[in-house]
Amino acid sequence: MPDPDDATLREALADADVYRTLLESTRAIPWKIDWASMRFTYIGPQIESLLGWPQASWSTVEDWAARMHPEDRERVVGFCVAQSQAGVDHEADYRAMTHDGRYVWIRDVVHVVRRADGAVDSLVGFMFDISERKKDEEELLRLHRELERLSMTDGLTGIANRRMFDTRLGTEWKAAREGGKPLSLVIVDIDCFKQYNDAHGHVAGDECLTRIGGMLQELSQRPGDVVARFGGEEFILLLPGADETAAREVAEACVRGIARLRIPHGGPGVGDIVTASLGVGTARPAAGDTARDFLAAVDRRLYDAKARGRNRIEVLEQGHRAAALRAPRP
Ligand SMILES: Nc1nc2c(ncn2[C@@H]2O[C@H](COP(=O)(O)OP(=O)(O)OP(=O)(O)O)[C@@H](O)[C@H]2O)c(=O)[nH]1
Repeated sequence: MPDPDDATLREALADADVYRTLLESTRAIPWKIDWASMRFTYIGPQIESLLGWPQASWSTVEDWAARMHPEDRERVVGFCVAQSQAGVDHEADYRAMTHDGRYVWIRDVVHVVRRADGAVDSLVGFMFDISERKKDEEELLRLHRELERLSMTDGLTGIANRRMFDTRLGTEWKAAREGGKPLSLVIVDIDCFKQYNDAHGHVAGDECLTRIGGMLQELSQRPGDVVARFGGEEFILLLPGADETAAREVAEACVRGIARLRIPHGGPGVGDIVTASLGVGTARPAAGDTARDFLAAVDRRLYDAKARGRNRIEVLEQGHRAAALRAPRP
């Protein structure tokens, strides 16, 4: 008669073999760490084909931490230790270093095993190679950023578009009001651009806009400034922190910059080279003032510059600001 204990043992061993075979044939890498000694009591042999480090070289949690990207180490080790101490199952993504110095994105899924008295006995888990997923995520993020950039960029000139300007004006208006700082606008509108298109063609018109947009962009030196295409042949400069003097200087630099480009215009009733009319204004926003009214007031100054013969700068007078903010466009 066979001993029933022998049979049970044989069965258990056969089961253990089955489990081990199963564990070692998955793409996920199983491991176990004894909590008291912080040593690996098991790690699947697949680790060697994934990271290149021999199975036997994984002795302690220090080996695990040392083979992690330095930028991930503190965050991941701190998180995993805290979660394990609290007895909470968790997962962490990090870059594991391969034997030949490359990095592989790993997701470690950790289960905390407790003893009957509730104390932590060991940690068991699986390491998953998530490099492909990370690559997809990074590509998605890159595309998202690119889309965001494109949605804020003018397709023709490559400078900021109206949407970007509107967004930044809102933010800067609020900051100026809260910080008690000035904020200036310079609107630049090319003179007689319809005639330019008529005389030189639309493609040359596009080229002219691109050159002027690029020049204005180069002219803006301060990091907070925004140079945007405001409409067809209109550009706008948002100058946070700039007072009346600074705004006027920027406007004069715009005029000089356009003259320096010496883009031939010509034709009946227009000058030899392309010029622009500018509206300039400075606000020190108070409660109740709106960016929209300020923008409209500066736009009215631009309208005045056109009405007074073009190729000139008209400035929103400080003393008349309140009235000007409320005046309708002529
Ligand atoms: N080439 C080109 N032309 C554009 C573009 N956007 C707007 N325009 C042209 O810009 C011209 C603007 O004409 P108007 O608004 O009459 O202004 P203007 O001829 O510049 O006259 P003033 O502003 O009064 O000096 C129109 O002919 C538009 O077709 C563009 O992207 N490319």
